[in-house]
Amino acid sequence: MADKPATPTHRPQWQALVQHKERLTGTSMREFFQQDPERANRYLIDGAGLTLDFSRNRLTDDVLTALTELADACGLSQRKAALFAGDIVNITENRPALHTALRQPSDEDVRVDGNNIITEIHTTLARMEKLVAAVHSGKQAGYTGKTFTDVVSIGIGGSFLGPKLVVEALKPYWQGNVRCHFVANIDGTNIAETLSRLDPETTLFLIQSKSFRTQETLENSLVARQWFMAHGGAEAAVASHFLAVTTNIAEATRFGIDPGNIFPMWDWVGGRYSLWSAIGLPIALTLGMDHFRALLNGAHAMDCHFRDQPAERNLPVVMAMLSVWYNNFWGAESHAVVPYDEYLKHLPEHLQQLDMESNGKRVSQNGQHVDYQTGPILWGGIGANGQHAYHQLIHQGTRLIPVDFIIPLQSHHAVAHHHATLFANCLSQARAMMAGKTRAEAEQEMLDSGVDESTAKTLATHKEIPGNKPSNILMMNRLNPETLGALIALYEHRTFVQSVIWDLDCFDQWGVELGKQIGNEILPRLLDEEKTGSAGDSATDHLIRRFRSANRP
Ligand SMILES: O=P(O)(O)OC[C@H]1O[C@H](O)[C@H](O)[C@@H](O)[C@@H]1O
Repeated sequence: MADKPATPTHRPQWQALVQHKERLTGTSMREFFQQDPERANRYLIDGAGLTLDFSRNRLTDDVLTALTELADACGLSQRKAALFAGDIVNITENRPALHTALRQPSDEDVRVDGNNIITEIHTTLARMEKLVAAVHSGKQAGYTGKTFTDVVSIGIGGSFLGPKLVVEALKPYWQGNVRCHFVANIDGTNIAETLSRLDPETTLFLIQSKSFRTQETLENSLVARQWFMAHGGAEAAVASHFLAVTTNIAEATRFGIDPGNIFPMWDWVGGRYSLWSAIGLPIALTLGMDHFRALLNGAHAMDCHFRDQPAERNLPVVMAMLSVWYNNFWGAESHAVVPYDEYLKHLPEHLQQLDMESNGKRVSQNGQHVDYQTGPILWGGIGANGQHAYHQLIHQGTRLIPVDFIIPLQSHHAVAHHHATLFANCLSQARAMMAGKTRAEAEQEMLDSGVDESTAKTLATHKEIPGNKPSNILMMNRLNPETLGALIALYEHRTFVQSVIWDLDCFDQWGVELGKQIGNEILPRLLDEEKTGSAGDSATDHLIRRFRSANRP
């Protein structure tokens, strides 16, 4: 029997893609469109309320087939089934990763250690619903009887980015009079600025921490409690103004949270996949529970699409495979996400954590160092703003940067012509990246506008745009709770599929821990002049001395 290939690069399917890349080098997407009038229709997938146009890629049917064959050979079907079934997919922490269960209907059955977790999930949703109704109606009020008007969500990383994205993205769906503020950073400016605008009598605090051990969150929570008490809130009132979402009930109780005010989290949900759990309380409190449930439904629709559709018609699979194609076969080092929607301005930040924390790994599942690139750098920002900044590098720089454009077909505003103009800008960028401008075209344009021949020749090299730059366009009719849920779930599954090809555990994050550990060793040296001994190296020691002398009274 032949040995199992040790790494993905040794698989024949990988080698076939190396050949495909060689064959496609020198061809252009312009030619693909000229040769195949049906290309735009064929490279279009609908699913869960989203549409992906992936026609502007260095892609042929043969390459698409070869990519799906690679996914198949890497065991995508089996890994997908294991994910949904609650098998141990986070191998270094010996846990399942069941964010998909958080959005399943109440009649489903998903077992962890023999217990059907769907029951717990829906009991928690019902508790959230009760809280939201009580806060909105004023039944649950502040210590002086005034209705809550503000929620301060204190959390960082996965306990912050997802909820913040959704709250801001769904502003047209806000219900009730509760406004949510997010405090994440240990930079005191974050909490000081937030609290300075608030009234303790009408402010509810949510401490969001899966572990209840995260330094930034705990220190900010202490400041919030001190501020609350210094501004009139009695110790006894802390119970009605502070809620927590955590797996660590003992620590939350020790902090002073009333056990009745603690909402559960589970260790089978990764932080960056947790907005669908009670970590989503800022969303539910700002948008109302119906909209929160609609968000879950949208994500569930994407889960079903991902679970059931064949690879070449599967949105997350196709997007993941295109990413692998550019990352591993064309040398792309980064990937840009550019939403043409002001409401989605926080999407790139959320996806950065999702993708880079998940696939920023260098050993395979069995602990071998990999001999191929893994997760690319994910970055981005809203269009059209980026067009006047970094798009230049995408158009004419030396690097290959695949782009995901995201745009709703309809807007929520009625500002005349703006949405059409925005859409035109998005399409123009995708077309300019794909088609570019040849040197001859650049020259002719200048000659037509009266520039003399010699100047036109000289400038043509500068004005030539290479084109053949890949992009996807993801669309939805309107950005609403369902389509946003589907969009976020799409990127979660895209991240997972990439990890399957790269043979990574995408659910742990050991690298993050080292910085935390060293930070805890440095802090006492900054605070205590008496603390002698090196922090480890002369450069760190030198800056510790500088900080101390700058902060001496
Ligand atoms: O929710 P917490 O336990 O406070 O963790 C907050 C964050 O901490 C770390 O930075 C992890 O890398 C993140 O994945 C996590 O979301």
